[in-house]
Amino acid sequence: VHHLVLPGFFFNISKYGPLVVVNVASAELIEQVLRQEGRHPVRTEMPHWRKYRELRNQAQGPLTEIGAKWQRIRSILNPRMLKPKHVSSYANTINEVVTDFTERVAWLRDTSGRGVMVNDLTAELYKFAFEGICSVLFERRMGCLNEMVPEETQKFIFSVGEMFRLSPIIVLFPQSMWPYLPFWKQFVEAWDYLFKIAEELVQKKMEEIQEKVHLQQDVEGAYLTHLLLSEKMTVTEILGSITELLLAGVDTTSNTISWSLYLLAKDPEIQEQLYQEVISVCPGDKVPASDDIARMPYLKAVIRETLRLYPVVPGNARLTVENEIVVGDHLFPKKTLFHLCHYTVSYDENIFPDPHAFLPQRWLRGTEEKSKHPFGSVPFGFGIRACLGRRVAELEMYLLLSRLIKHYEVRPDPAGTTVKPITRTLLCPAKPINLQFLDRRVQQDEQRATAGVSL
Ligand code: HEM
Repeated sequence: VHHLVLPGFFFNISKYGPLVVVNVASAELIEQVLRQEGRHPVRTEMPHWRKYRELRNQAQGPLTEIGAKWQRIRSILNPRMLKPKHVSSYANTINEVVTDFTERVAWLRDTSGRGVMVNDLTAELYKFAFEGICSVLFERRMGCLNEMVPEETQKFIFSVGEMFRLSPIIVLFPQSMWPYLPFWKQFVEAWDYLFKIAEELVQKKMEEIQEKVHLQQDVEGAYLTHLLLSEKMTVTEILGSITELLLAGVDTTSNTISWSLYLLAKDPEIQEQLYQEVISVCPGDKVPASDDIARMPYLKAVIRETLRLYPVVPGNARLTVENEIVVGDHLFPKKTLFHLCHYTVSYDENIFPDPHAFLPQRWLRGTEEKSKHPFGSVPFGFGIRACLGRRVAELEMYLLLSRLIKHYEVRPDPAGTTVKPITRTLLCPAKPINLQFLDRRVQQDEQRATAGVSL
């Protein structure tokens, strides 16, 4: 939908199946909508996700819940997902997954990339993001980065993909038809599998905790342990939320890292600048920890600029439930669905001069242009309904990107370099991103050897 609106045409109305949508495409108007969002903002109704949960007596999570119930869930889930001191405690867990990914890159190059290429990077990064978020949420490794991915994990990943593939098809039909659609049956099966595995993981964690309590050992853990111990949610509620966190946290992160690497491969100067920052903060074999990341402003700027150019959530919705709202000169009634066209606005040259250029320095402190509107690029949304996983996603992206760039020089695919984005709910690469990964140590050794010969 976001492609329908060009900067300068501030809003228009379009239809998507039974839905009437008001597309909003200027930073000022987006700000206006978001500032009137009330105490319980709603994105869309997500009737198909809600329906599954009603069918199986499962609880809604932060993505699907609405009103006061939504607020209660967020107040329980927020602290351990968004407070910096808690989020930084996940760095070691994520770094272990990063180590495995770096090794997997080496293995992929050697086994299927003639020593340099990694093909379909996004698919590989999907496995990284899946493993990363599971390691935080369930405090368990799933084996996504192993040479042989366990069958259960493979089916789990497949079910997530199926659920997303079927979702936009199902909402095009009226609810009364769903029980008769073959897609609906597949959709329910995919969700059933997701809940089954999530339930097993939660069950195992509860047994572990009970065992430790029995042995009078300290119970330490990350997200799930905390939720279970706090007893603020029932196990059913925890499951409802944790499955949604997992779904929201995989494609988003993996697509963004893919785009970052793609952009860095095309721009050796920016890549070199990033490399210099990483090795000056973390020389030798030092692995970046969260306080090192705090000293890498350029790394953050690279990710920030990537999210401006490729906002994985290219458009975001707001359904006004509680009140009428004013946008521009118009008064819109209750129950109007707004589509906030973030992608379009991110390329507004009045806000971001030379909008198509990859310029991380736009985001460095002290170089901000006065004209930069705060709603020009809001990749994680805004306000109380904004992304719950933002801090964890950033930590994952910072740790992975810094270590990959420290270890490897990335270069474009010699067979062709242009990959365009396409909207598949999220903004995804339209074709596989293949990149060369050159081991910096090997390169440096070779340079030293050549220098030795010439001496
Ligand atoms: C680069 C990575 C990510 C991006 C760009 C992103 C972006 C977004 C955006 C734009 C929204 C809608 C916000 C709004 O309506 O104002 C959102 C919601 C959400 N995100 Fe993320 N996200 C990312 C990663 C994650 C991760 C890793 C998780 C889970 C750990 C996550 C969990 C959620 C949840 C649960 C919501 C719904 C919040 C609610 O409705 O209360 N996201 N995200």
